[in-house]
Amino acid sequence: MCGEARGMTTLPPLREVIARHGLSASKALGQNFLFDEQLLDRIAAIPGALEGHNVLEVGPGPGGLTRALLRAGAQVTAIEMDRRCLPALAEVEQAFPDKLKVIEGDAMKIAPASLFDGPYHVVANLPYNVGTALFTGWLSGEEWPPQWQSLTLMFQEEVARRIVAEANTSAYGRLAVLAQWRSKAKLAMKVHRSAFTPPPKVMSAIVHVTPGTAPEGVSMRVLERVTEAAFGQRRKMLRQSLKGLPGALAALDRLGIDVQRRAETLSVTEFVAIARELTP
Ligand SMILES: C[S@@+](CC[C@H](N)C(=O)[O-])C[C@H]1O[C@@H](n2cnc3c(N)ncnc32)[C@H](O)[C@@H]1O
Repeated sequence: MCGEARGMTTLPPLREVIARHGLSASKALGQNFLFDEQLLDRIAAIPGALEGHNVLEVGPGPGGLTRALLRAGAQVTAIEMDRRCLPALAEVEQAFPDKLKVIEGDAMKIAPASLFDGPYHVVANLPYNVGTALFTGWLSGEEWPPQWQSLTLMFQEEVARRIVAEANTSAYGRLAVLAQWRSKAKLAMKVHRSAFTPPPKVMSAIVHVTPGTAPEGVSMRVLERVTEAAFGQRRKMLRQSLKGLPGALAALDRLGIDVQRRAETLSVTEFVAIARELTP
């Protein structure tokens, strides 16, 4: 089906929109645009059926992914800080009446809870630094399960691999533990650098995260302190890296975890067990 048939008017191709609105990609804003509609439809399908679901899109730019989300039937709220993109997004709004709300602003300063009454999915193709900061924020919330139902986020492939990494690999670290201790994180799709305009220097990959069950009796802050200490000196034995954390070595002893092991050999479950021992 021609997606925009859902809307009232037909939208022009994205390249034409970019040219007409003079949207040259801004390096400072980390702009690398996607134009391939089939690829965009595949990305919009990652969260599952979106018909009638709320979606928060961060960084819509000229609206390629936004269109795909709308074609999938989502109710989209999009936050974009580059006001040059707003006229192009207004055209998308017109083509999909009452389906798209665009908010001009910095996603780092807007609490998503203020935008939705109920659950929502997050989909974003963001600059690396902003994406990682928002991602860790969404994963670190006190409320669990969180209000978001899934996160579908584009990262540099190297960062995506760190998020889904397993123990005993060089990519495994704090990000993997944070993403996996009460969520399921998987690599949903690799995206070749040539798919973007302009192409970034490195390959990208999309990570899909859904909330799982939070282990009982574990404080997020304590878990963070344990992983920070352990991976802060990842080449050192736990005896050394955790010695500054009160009670940690005794906790390892109680759990039967050898103090000669290094951080990257501990499974997420073992980190959770240590954090539980140290949670007041
Ligand atoms: C990599 S581009 C992706 C554009 C579009 N989603 C696509 O896939 O073609 C990132 C977009 O995020 C926007 N952006 C960057 N930082 C932002 C922030 N802090 N808040 C909201 N949008 C931001 C940029 O202006 C840009 O439009």
